[in-house]
Amino acid sequence: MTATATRVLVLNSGSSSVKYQLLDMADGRRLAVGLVERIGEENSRLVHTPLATGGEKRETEGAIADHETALKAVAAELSADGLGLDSPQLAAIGHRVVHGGLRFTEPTVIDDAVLKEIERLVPVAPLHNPANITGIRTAQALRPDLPQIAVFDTAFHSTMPEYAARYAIDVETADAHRVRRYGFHGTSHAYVSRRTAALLGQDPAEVNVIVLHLGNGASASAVAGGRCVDTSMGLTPLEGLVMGTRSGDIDPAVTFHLKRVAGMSADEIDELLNKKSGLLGLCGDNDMREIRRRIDEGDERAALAFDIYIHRLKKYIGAYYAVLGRVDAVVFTAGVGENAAPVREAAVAGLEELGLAVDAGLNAVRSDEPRLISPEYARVAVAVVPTDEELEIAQQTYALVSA
Ligand SMILES: Nc1ncnc2c1ncn2[C@@H]1O[C@H](COP(=O)(O)OP(=O)(O)O)[C@@H](O)[C@H]1O
Ligand SMILES: CC(=O)OP(=O)(O)O
Ligand SMILES: [Mg+2]
Repeated sequence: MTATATRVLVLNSGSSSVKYQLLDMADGRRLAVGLVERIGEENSRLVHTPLATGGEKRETEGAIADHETALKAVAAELSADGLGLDSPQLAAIGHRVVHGGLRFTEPTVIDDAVLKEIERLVPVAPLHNPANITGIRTAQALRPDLPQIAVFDTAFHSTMPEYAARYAIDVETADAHRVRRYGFHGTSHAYVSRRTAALLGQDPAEVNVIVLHLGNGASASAVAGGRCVDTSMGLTPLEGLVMGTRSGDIDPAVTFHLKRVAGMSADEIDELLNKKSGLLGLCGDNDMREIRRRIDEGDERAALAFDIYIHRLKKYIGAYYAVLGRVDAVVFTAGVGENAAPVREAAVAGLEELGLAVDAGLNAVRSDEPRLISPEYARVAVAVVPTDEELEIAQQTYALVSA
């Protein structure tokens, strides 16, 4: 790293999207931000904003077949503004990696052995680790000289106590196959719980928070004094809340039932639960905006899907309230949590006895800033705190390479 190399590029490769940010860590400035979505479909879209040059947001529509093509398109957009990957000011590239298993609980410099381990974990993050690996390989090919750092979704949850991390199954079988609860979205849960403490004007070590990360994938976590003590995702990002296309919690016997009675294979059941379930399976749409629009038009299937989503969410709020004993804040984040006021209102409705309430006026405000939405009299704060996984990854990446 040269003395002038203070920039970090962050790649957050999801199952069908890539989010990215280029930051200058010397002054914290965001130089470029962007998103490629609907990768693999006909109507992919790249949105790129070159903040450094004050340039306008640029949108490109058209099929982007895979993650490698997407990343090359991102590199070309950055180059067009003189912010290309060939820049000597680039210190490192930080990658979100979803599953780090038991081995990775800290940001890690990626070498062949690390990449091999991330590959070994593909069966327990089938929608995510392959995309992360493509991101790493493509970035390595473009800048083989630069440090590439992996920041793991599972890392923040590694502090979960054993009684929260273990499934109640035979210990030998579980240990032989590393079957346990790992938890995901950890970078977001860490960032948002810390940011919530700041919003309350308190030390993170003093604050107990329930974080509801509601994106396409969704998870809840109970954070006590800055440490995760429980989270809703498990061995894989399938457990827990109802999600865009994932079922979340079900009786495990549903899987053998479908195998024995419906003759489905393990792969077919995997695909059913990960890609054809959740809101999509319940009503045909996985986007909360579309579901709300249908509900407003009187669509009963969309209304039932919404009710199932909220019922599960409310159960986790109650469960984590009990786990924490004392709760200072319940905080909503990610695409649904930050934008869908009806979800926030419904999730907290009826929980007044727990000290939880939402102020309708505050809840209706649209903003990119962290904010309280609970009335002043409420014992527990309810907040909306936009997540910034890319900033958190950039900070952890830069801390490692500049140490
Ligand atoms: N204005 C909005 N109102 C309601 N829901 C929204 C809005 N904007 C985005 N969403 C929801 O957020 C989801 C995407 O969230 P995001 O956190 O970006 O997910 P991911 O990182 O898993 O791709 C969309 O699928 C949609 O359901
Ligand atoms: C782990 C996970 O579910 O991630 P995402 O929400 O990006 O799909
Ligand atoms: Mg996400």
